[in-house]
Amino acid sequence: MRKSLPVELGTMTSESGVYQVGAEALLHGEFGVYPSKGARYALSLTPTELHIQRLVPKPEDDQRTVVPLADMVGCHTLRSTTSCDPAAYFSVYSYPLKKKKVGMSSSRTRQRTVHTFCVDGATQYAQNQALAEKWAMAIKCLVLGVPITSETELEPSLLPRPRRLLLLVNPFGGRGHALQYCHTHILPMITEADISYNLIQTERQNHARELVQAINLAEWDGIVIISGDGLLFEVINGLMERPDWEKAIKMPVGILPCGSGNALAGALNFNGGFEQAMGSELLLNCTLLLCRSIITPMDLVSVTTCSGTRCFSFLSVAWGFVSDVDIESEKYRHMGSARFTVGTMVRLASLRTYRGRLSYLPVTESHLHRSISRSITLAPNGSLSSFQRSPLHRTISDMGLCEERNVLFKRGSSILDTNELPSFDASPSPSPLNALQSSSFPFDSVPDDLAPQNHVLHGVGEPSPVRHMHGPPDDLLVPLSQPVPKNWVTVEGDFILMLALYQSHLGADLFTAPSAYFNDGLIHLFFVKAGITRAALVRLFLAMEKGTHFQLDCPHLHQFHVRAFRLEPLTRKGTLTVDGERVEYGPIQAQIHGSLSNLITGARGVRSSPL
Ligand SMILES: Nc1ncnc2c1ncn2[C@@H]1O[C@H](COP(=O)(O)OP(=O)(O)OP(=O)(O)O)[C@@H](O)[C@H]1O
Repeated sequence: MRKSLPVELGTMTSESGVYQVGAEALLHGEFGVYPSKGARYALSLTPTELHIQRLVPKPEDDQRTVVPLADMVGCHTLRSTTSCDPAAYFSVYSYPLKKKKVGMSSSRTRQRTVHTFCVDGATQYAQNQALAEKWAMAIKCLVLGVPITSETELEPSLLPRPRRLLLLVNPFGGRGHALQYCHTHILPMITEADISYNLIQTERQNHARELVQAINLAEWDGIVIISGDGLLFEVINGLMERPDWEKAIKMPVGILPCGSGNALAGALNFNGGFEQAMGSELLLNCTLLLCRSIITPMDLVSVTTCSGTRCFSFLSVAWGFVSDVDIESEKYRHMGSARFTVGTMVRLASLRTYRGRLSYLPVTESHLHRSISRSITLAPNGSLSSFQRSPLHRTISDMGLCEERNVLFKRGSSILDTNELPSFDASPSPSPLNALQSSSFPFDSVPDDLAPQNHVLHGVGEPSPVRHMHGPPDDLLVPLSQPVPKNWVTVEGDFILMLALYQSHLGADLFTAPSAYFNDGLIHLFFVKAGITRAALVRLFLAMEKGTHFQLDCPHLHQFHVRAFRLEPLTRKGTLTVDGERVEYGPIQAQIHGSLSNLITGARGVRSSPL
């Protein structure tokens, strides 16, 4: 029986800080590095870190480099191109957060870092290669959450086969940089994580919806959206339109944020334990999470509009201020996430009230407790099992669709040095809203530019295709033509906004429902009643960035945990959105379906605060 190797307690420098260590070492060894300058290093791998201590020419006093597992995406073994070199090599790929100077100020960015070690203790290449493989396997197991101890026999069978992901890129999402980010950020990282992929550019609205209706589910371990929340809405609804929807909707879905709102990415980032982030930092955090194979069940909400059209929503239903800003700010799309700040200011300048009747089914105390325990106990179960499927036989190109498969970044044949990722603008959303001060003002009436919508919007000039939506029955709802059940609560009056949210974030920097969790079984229903001042509304949205808006004790803001709701707008004109997409205006109702789908979260996460 092998003994556990203790790592000495001491101070170590990591790429992002100083650590005290004292954990069990899984592996220990002494290696050279590449490129070689004669230096030798002692390596210790613990369940959470790789410790690197220089030995020769001289140990650096009490200073070791620590690469946290949380920053690693993978490890590859390499062979020298010089045939007489018996050494084997392994490269550890990590993306630590580093400070970066931008003009006078500094920002944080993840920087690709490669540590390449030379295994040269034996005279035969085969022996050196076996040791390099052992290290690579241990690191991959840790990254993928495969449990190992210092006594585990490290064999290839420990690792699941590489995942196969279908990547759907909307080249026009957000500021239109999604393809560029694929090439500079996403594909290099997922290649290092041994994920194989097919990448398809969406060519029009609803293209993604049609694609996922036609795919062979057995060929994929997950569908990942490289765009904003709107494209994921299409994918989820495309899966629900399949005759085999019950199986299809269990296909893990993921998102790499290249849109403008990026609400789900904000929730994933928060769940992953990262600080609130935007732009490239958010994208790299989410890609890092994608490299881990943890999935978590996710609730979906079935939404029925006045024509009887049913769709499935993973994020929100909005009416009033929020949906107005979302739709009206489309014209500022080139600004990225700043479009919402500008849209908010414009809408604040002529704030509207909407008359309506909001009814909801409150969550009972017992259901609330069930929801909390379910969300905590189910989250860790999303493990590797769903990624262990039969091999792919066919690629998307066989289906006559455009494909770019691993052609952009071919790695593994050469030894790589530390590189820095090219940076791109982080689309900060400054808050010029601070400048607005007002205590009272007259509300504008609803203008004519918001014409009533009589159909679900499918895009300008595009005929509405006939769709057949499946899904579980809405057992909590009665038809819109009938009054709501007696155990529902109804509020009638003038509203500034109504928002039904089921994720923690409404945008990457809008921490609107801090207690929400992917499968908490709850709709977090918010509304703001008329009478609130502009200044108070501004304060609410500013506080929302940190999730402290409830601490303001605003008497106009109300929140309830519900399982179903119905909204009957009594104002003739207005905008309703589902997951940020405009839907027909009129009475609308919805109910939650707990854990209906699966989301690639990459982290087990814990609820940040009690409900
Ligand atoms: N090639 C394309 N051309 C035009 N529209 C497209 C194309 N591909 C997808 N779309 C549509 O673009 C819409 C917006 O995309 P998406 O929501 O992903 O980005 P976004 O609106 O910038 O981000 P967010 O939803 O986070 O604000 C979606 O409804 C999708 O159907």
